[in-house]
Amino acid sequence: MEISFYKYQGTGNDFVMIDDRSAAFPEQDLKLVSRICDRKFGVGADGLILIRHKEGYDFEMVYFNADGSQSMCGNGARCAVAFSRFLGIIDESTYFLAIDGAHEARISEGIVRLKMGNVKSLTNKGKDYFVNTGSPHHVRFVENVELYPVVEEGAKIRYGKDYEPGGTNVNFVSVLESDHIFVRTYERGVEDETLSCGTGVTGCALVFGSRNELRKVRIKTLGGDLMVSFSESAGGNFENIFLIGPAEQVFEGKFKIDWPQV
Ligand SMILES: N[C@H](CCC[C@H](N)C(=O)O)C(=O)O
Repeated sequence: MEISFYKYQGTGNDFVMIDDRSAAFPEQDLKLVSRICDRKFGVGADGLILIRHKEGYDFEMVYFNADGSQSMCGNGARCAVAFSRFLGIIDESTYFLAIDGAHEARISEGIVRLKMGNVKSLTNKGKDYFVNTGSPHHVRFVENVELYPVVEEGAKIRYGKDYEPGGTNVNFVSVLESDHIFVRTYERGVEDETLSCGTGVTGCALVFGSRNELRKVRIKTLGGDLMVSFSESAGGNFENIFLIGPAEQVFEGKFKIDWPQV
């Protein structure tokens, strides 16, 4: 049996995208999900996204990390909007469902403006921070993040006692300019550094913006540039959070589903 897929990337975070409005994909088969995301034995991706029908929404995105676990994915959501536009499901604006709830988004000339869920608060973790932007994120400010041992230090925090049993994503941030940060992320469920992490840069932008009375933050990642804008209420709640950046279709293909199990 063959299944058609498209490959998308959002600032280097890459995804296998499947038009699964027929609900034919065996989503319980997490071995299959991991195999498809495997960069040697499969297509290769940070995650896999199914586009499904959902009453009351333009579509539902079902996101899987490369290890088959599920969470909210900001870059993946931006790619899901671009893919849905490509499929003709939407035009320039959309209202869709993800694991953390409903999202609005607009797409124009390949740039997606995604409304993230509201964020209740930031939590201090010693000199670091924790924030949940639809996925859990630990945030540490460091000097010269381009030289930082992201995978080694990220794995320690991700698997640390503090975050048992579910773990967390881990972001390391350096300040480039008064409104511009450089973020590198160790991603839970990929179990490696990714070239960017949408929910991660959103969390970092909220922490940095709140500390510096900003409402718009530019973010450099290894995979490209993103922007986050937001409003902060007196009680420290964050609303009107937008993650803005490109999403690109890079190729299409078919994979055979009757692979021998390794
Ligand atoms: N690895 C994350 C989900 C994907 C996050 C990232 N790819 C993004 O763009 O938000 C987690 O399991 O919490």
